[in-house]
Amino acid sequence: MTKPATCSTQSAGVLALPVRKRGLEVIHDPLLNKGSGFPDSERAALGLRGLVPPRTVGIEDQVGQAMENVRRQQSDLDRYLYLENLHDCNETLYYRVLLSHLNELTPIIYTPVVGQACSQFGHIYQRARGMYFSSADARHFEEMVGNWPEDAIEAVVVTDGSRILGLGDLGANGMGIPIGKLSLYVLGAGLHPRNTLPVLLDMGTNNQALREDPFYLGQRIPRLTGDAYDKVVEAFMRAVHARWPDALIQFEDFSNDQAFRLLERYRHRMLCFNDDIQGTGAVTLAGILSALRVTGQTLTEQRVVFLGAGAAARGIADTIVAGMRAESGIGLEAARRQIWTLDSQGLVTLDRLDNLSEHKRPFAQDSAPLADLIEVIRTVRPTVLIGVSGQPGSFTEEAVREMHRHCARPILFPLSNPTSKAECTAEQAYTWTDGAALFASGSPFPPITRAGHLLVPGQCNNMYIFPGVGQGVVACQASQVTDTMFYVAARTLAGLVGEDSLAVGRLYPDLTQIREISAKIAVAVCELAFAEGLAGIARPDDLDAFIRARMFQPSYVPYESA
Ligand SMILES: NC(=O)C1=CN([C@@H]2O[C@H](COP(=O)(O)OP(=O)(O)OC[C@H]3O[C@@H](n4cnc5c(N)ncnc54)[C@H](OP(=O)(O)O)[C@@H]3O)[C@@H](O)[C@H]2O)C=CC1
Ligand SMILES: CC(=O)C(=O)O
Ligand SMILES: [Mg+2]
Repeated sequence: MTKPATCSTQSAGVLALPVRKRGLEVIHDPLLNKGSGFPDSERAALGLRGLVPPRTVGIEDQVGQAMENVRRQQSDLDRYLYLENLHDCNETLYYRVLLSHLNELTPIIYTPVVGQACSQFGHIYQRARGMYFSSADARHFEEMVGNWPEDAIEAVVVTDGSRILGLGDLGANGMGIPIGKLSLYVLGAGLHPRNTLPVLLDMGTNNQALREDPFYLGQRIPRLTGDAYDKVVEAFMRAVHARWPDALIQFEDFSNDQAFRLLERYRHRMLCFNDDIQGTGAVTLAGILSALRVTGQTLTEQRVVFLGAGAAARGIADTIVAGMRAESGIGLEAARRQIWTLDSQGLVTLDRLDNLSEHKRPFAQDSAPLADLIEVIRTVRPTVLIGVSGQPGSFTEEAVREMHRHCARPILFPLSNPTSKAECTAEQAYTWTDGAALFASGSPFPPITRAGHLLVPGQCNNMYIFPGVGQGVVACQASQVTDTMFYVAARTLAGLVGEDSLAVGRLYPDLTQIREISAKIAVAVCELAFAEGLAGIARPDDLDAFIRARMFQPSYVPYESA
């Protein structure tokens, strides 16, 4: 088993990494490979002479060459494939390329293009990455975790593929999501790529077309349910926890019939959280707080309507309620009455209580049944409209104009991913409100100029939150991830939105700030963990320096023969 790499000797102020591998073994290890970038000394020491082209190329030139290739591709899916191939060949260069072109490339490795990649996962599959825990193997999980070569896993992102973005049940094709999320952990918060593990839990799929697809790579069985499902999850959680007891486990894109239950079952037993519930709650509160700086209103004054009443809606609603209570001392029930949720059956009301899932109940309103969004907007007169329904185009012109009739600066957040599932586009929101909308979306939209005025849509996506929270909890070896940590992360993110950003309507910092944002969130999360006695280490004197020192930098470290 490979020990975590540590640097030993010092040369010209930079620590050298002892490497035992030789020749092609080095080149074929994506964590060691430098492509054309091995200096002469390493070619000699590691038996690389003749195995790579003669000239040594510096990493910035390698980035330039990679970008030429990225931009030359004919489609975004081809760009995704090129980048994933680079990921599999040379991780340092992959992260260097991404970090230096965040705005251009994040939409490729993450939403929206990762959605296309998942839809076609079996068709575009080239090389194994991460681990697959199939229900058929459940009795082997304990030994299977031993197949993974790294001892120092810090973050596991796991999906069962049951609700991939707004694309529904994609079964084992969902693996693209943990891979993308962990790339963001490395990019955003500097986790070392070696310490990350993407996981697909294969419970079958109810997607008939996939089960019939000749290239589908998962089990061709209907999804497990009930006890059978729970037993497999339990076996997985135990196996991971036994092998990597300090690792953070992030639940991602589980359908809501599983998501809430699993979070409650494991959140006090292991270091884990659900990104779609908790991460999304935090990032959305941060965006609303930014919007309120523009309108000059308080959070407690807001009337919030959600289209969608699932995992994301509940996470956001709870976080808004926490924000209202902290701001004004308003009671729990009174705060909840400021929030209206619609599901596929219309407004969630007390009349429907007998047939409502547990997660919808606290937000059931004492109201006459209202079947559609327009009716709800007319009745409630919301100041904030959030789309987490996966229903494209459901923020219609009529709905948005109706909202704007009684709200000068409507806060409009169509958050469903990927772009093809957004409830409306940025251009529609700005056009239908004459540029007055305070807009953010789950997937990115390009800037727009209206009447000579630049409007930059912000991206309300949990990618601004989970890397920092994750880095924070693993850095201080927290015993659990709490809702308060996400609340603090939201406040920290909101505090990093500059006036210059708000001046162009951008409610989130530019993505190029992601490392700074994640470092600040990680520090804030650690501070909380220390204050609440949840940290497993003594508090470092300089917490900020401690976090920054942990952050992986995508530069080639010198190697020496071990
Ligand atoms: N921007 C971000 O950071 C994030 C975005 N998301 C996005 O949010 C979306 C939802 O995710 P999640 O909450 O986990 O999914 P869920 O499946 O848990 O929830 C979806 C909700 O939408 C409702 N819905 C479906 N059709 C309609 C309709 N025609 N009218 C009104 N409501 C409808 C469903 O109703 P019913 O309950 O009746 O089935 C359900 O309540 C996805 O597209 C996802 O990509 C999610 C997390 C983070
Ligand atoms: C962003 C995200 O987590 C989702 O769309 O599910
Ligand atoms: Mg998600």
